[in-house]
Amino acid sequence: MATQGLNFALNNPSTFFAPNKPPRHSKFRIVTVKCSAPLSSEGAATGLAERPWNVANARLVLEDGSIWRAKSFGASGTQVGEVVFNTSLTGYQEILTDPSYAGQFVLMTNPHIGNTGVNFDDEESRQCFLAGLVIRSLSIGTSNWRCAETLGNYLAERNIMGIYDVDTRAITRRLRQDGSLIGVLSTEESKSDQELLEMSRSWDIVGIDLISDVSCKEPFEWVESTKPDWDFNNHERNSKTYRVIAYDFGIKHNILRRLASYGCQIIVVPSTWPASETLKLKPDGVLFSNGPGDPSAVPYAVAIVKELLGKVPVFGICMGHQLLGQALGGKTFKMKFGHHGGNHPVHNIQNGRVEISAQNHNYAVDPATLPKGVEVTHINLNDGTCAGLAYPALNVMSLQYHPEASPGPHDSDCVFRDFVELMKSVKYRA
Ligand SMILES: NC(=O)CC[C@H](N)C(=O)O
Repeated sequence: MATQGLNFALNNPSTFFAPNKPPRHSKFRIVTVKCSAPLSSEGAATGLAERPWNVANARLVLEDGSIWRAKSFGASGTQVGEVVFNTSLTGYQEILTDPSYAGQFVLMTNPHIGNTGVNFDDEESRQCFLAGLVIRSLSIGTSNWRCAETLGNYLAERNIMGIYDVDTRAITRRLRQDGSLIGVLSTEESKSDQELLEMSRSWDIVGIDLISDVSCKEPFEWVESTKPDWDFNNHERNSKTYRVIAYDFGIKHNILRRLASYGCQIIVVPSTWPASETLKLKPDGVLFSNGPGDPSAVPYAVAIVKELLGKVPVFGICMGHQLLGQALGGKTFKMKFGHHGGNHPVHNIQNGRVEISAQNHNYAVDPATLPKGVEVTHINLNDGTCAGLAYPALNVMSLQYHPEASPGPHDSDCVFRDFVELMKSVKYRA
């Protein structure tokens, strides 16, 4: 199909975006972000309208020189980040709390955001790590039985900037055409457009270790599984328990909940946890999680993965998949604008089925660089990029996308069962 051809050309390693830019600072840095006075929370839980709120002007200045005027909500200040667009229709709270978005502004292509507020159950991590939220229209009220707070208050309390009343369609088209762009979001009138432009051109997300800012600092045990009311996949679970060590490169809680639902006993460890310490814990399997930023910027994580290869069954998700790709000898590359959304078709080569998946990544493994024996098990049907790997000789499996996706889709959830089966086959191998 024509669109597939276009997407393939756009995200293919040989055509990836490599603009001619001046050298940048190589440090991830929040410039200044101040929390604006929290909006009134009265009425949030009852779904009453919140307007009129304090409206402040904001500017999003992109590194290509374009300036987008908007209204501010959440925190005020000045913040730099990479702008990515997400095509999911639902799940903005899970997106806001996905640590893989650290250093990025998420622009939602769904024009109407905030109508269900936020709740206590849908958090994917302990805080919001993203740089900010860009939306077309902020809902004037909230209406959901689980709503505990408005989106505006939630962002303000977490010191995260948001803007609305901006042409998100036009920005998305620009990103599709030119590739991901760095931008600076500011509510500070005292800063000139030129200053903000220079700020955007002197920062880059490539080559920075963003994982160490989001990973836990100490190991901990995880026991919570998916609540029975929400568990859509109630097929027979394994009666045996398998011990999984989960490397936290920015892990989403739903990965842990799904593993727990499949009967795993889980210990979460920091990104720098030595492989030798992991082996001392006698795991049946190791999970390498999702996480923010450039997989080439974290050689220490690749070294840990490498050390564990062949010693224990391993499963990588997103960043974990990319680190596995590198540890196996392959290379990763930056895509033009990546995949962010809940509607990506993936060809599961192992069973011939097409799975609709949630995705969030800007990098991919280049299959041409992988050694013999490594199998590409899944392919993104939009652009032909590698979406999953296996190396049976070393008990390795990985996915570039999110089988744990909440709110979904759930087509790939059974991969957790596959991981359990892999651990079982190794443990009870004659
Ligand atoms: N969700 C993730 O783990 C993202 C992986 C990596 N940061 C990327 O953008 O490709």
